Amino acid sequence: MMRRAIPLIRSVAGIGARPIFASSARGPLLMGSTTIKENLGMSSCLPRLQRQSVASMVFRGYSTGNHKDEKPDKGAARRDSNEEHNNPEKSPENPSEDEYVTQVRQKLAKAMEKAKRDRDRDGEKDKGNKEDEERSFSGTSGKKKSQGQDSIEFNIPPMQGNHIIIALLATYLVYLFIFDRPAGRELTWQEFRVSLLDKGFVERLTVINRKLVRVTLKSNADSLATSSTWYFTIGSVDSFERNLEEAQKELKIPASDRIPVAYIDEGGAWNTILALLPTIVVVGALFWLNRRATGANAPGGGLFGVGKSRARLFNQETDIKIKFKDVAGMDEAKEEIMEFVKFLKEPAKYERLGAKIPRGAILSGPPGTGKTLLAKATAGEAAVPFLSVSGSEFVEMFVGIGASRVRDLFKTARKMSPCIIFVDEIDAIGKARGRTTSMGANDEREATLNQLLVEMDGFQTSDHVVVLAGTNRPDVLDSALMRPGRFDRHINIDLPDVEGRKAIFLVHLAKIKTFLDLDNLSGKLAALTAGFSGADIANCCNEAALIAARKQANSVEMIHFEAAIERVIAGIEKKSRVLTKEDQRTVAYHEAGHAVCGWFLEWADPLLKVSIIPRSIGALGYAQYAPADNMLMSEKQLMDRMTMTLGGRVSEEMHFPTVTSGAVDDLKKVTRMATMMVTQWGMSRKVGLVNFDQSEQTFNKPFSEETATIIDEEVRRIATEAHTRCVELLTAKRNEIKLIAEELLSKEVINREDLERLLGARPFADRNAAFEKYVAGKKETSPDLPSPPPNDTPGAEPAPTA
Ligand SMILES: Nc1ncnc2c1ncn2[C@@H]1O[C@H](COP(=O)(O)OP(=O)(O)OP(=O)(O)O)[C@@H](O)[C@H]1O
Repeated sequence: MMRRAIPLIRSVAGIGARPIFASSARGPLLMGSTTIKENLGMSSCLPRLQRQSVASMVFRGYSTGNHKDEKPDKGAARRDSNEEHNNPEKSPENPSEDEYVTQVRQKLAKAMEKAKRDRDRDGEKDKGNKEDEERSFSGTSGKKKSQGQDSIEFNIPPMQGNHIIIALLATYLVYLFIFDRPAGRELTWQEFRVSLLDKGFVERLTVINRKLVRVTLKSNADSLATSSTWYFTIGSVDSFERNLEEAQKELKIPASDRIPVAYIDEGGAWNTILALLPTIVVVGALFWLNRRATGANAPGGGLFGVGKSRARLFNQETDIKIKFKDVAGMDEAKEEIMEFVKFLKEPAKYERLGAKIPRGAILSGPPGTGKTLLAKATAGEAAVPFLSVSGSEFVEMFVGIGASRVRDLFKTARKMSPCIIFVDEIDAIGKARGRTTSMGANDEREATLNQLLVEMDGFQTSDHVVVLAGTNRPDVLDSALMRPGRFDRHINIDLPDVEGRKAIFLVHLAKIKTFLDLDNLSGKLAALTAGFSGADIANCCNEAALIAARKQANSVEMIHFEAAIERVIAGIEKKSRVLTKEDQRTVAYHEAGHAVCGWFLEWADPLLKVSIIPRSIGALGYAQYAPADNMLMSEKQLMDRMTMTLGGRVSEEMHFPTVTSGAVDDLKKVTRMATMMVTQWGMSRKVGLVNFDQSEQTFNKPFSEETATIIDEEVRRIATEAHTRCVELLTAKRNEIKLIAEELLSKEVINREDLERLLGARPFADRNAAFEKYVAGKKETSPDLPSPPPNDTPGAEPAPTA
């Protein structure tokens, strides 16, 4: 073979033009770690030496120092070297250069000796340990590494759960930092070329896993070189093949003698496992956490307890003292819900006859009407546990948590059976699916709703769990919730009428200290609080007691209740807000305008009080009416109400050179009423008998552009008509306005008696039976019987329509 035939010195000379020191300088090739630095230092202090000769000396030095089968010429070289070392003053022909070379040789010899000693010591150690592999791992810093390895102790504690994950991660890191190194010593490409390839030492190359090349040397290679396994890293197989090809061309190696290259994959299965290890660890960790979160034995509701239901448990023995007698009014609702109570008390009575009890009921109605109270009273009557949860507590950022909480809630309820679950504000999760327009945000809500539907289907009537749900928006609920077998019953709880309010007042007045006749008091208060919910009434009674206490009263009087009602309606008085004289006059004339309209318009609500004391809700003055609990509003009533609402603005127009922004709320009300008349109640002949439902937020209007224009015109027409009527009325009653306004400026608040004194008796009957009975102190009159209108007031004329 051509390579073998190349003498050592020639092969070194053959690379004379190549920067071998440059390559040596980047990394020690065939030397132990201690020799590296010495050689590096040496290279820099040998500027005048032929590089190839130094290289040859390095190789020669190694070869003589380590090979047992020394060749005669190499042995001679070592003897020379030793001789030179022992006789430094032996002078060559060119003393300075020779001396220099001698020094270098001495240094070299020392380095080689040291390297030999290191190697021998390593070898003995390794033999003792029977761990040949480890010696190879140590590479150029073998000594340090083998020392380090001696001291490594793996103290593995008993593993469980997260310990296993930590151990797997640690294993992987160890693999990355230690075991992902092949056995042997590493070279650079240049080092490989200069020291092995160019010298013809290379027998064959093995590309391992497409990133490492293991070098197999010929038997004739330098003994130092053959004493270890060499490898170098490649960027890519292509560039390696290209470089090798070029190098062999340069070395003029014929095609038939080219170095064979083999390609293998080593440690396939193990490598694959290790490569997949991070993924396995992460997936495993997630799986483990998930099991903890959702598993049957999940502690505390799973991961951080997020999947646990937040329902509050009220126990009948401790918390639920509420009975049906505490829930005033709503007799029909109580009757309907009584069926659930009877079932929970005596289920056998129903089951014996094959009757299935309804699974649940939806209680709908405005806020504060007593839905929760009714549900609690049901639990109190049936003497069963009551689990109360709000629909919004199911809604979370992450999909699945809500569903998990629903599951948990029903699981708990079944354990406590018989029991009542009450889901307040069920519209938070029960909205019709696909109805809202927000993208992606519905997944969690829908998943929760689906789970609720599944749970309600899933439990048997024998579970004796009843689900009650409260909502203010039954119209937006998913129809699947309302079908028989789920929420079978729909119980509507409306704002209480006057009798309902009276009953609720009686319930709450029972806790208040007052010497007034409760029946009369509750009736009077009920008449004054049209539109109040049960919660408002409870608040009003409490406020009255607070006001009485503040005023150091012994018992709560009517005056305290009136103040409390005013406070609930308009907020607290803001005496600190001082108006200028001019502003006060404007407010007084504005309110006087409303008052006169309310007094002289037939269909207007009874006027109770007028005030120009600023209130915390932002009003600078207000007029209080006592509207009847009307189920229906006639066109005439609507027109009179709009006329009365515009009374303030018209009075400003009449008495001041300019109008103010004080009518903003009035204008809003008028616009809303007029729009409802046109688009909802079919009270515009031009638009016709149509109803455009705009209750839901939709992007598209349910009418054409042309209809929109007509609607705008009609709304404006109605508002203008109301304004015209108001101007006519107030122009005729200019003096009355002045009387009221001046009284207001002097007293700040005037009541119904003051109004009667200033304006005379109201020319129309108050169309509020309860008001007449309890407040006005008159005999009950039928609201259906209108009194004959006097001819001199515009309010007497029928309201004009389109
Ligand atoms: N019919 C009633 N009889 C007695 N008190 C009532 C009645 N309705 C409401 N209340 C009072 O109002 C309070 C609030 O009522 P509740 O919470 O039941 O209203 P809700 O309809 O559930 O309100 P929301 O829709 O805002 O949840 C009750 O605690 C009670 O004091």
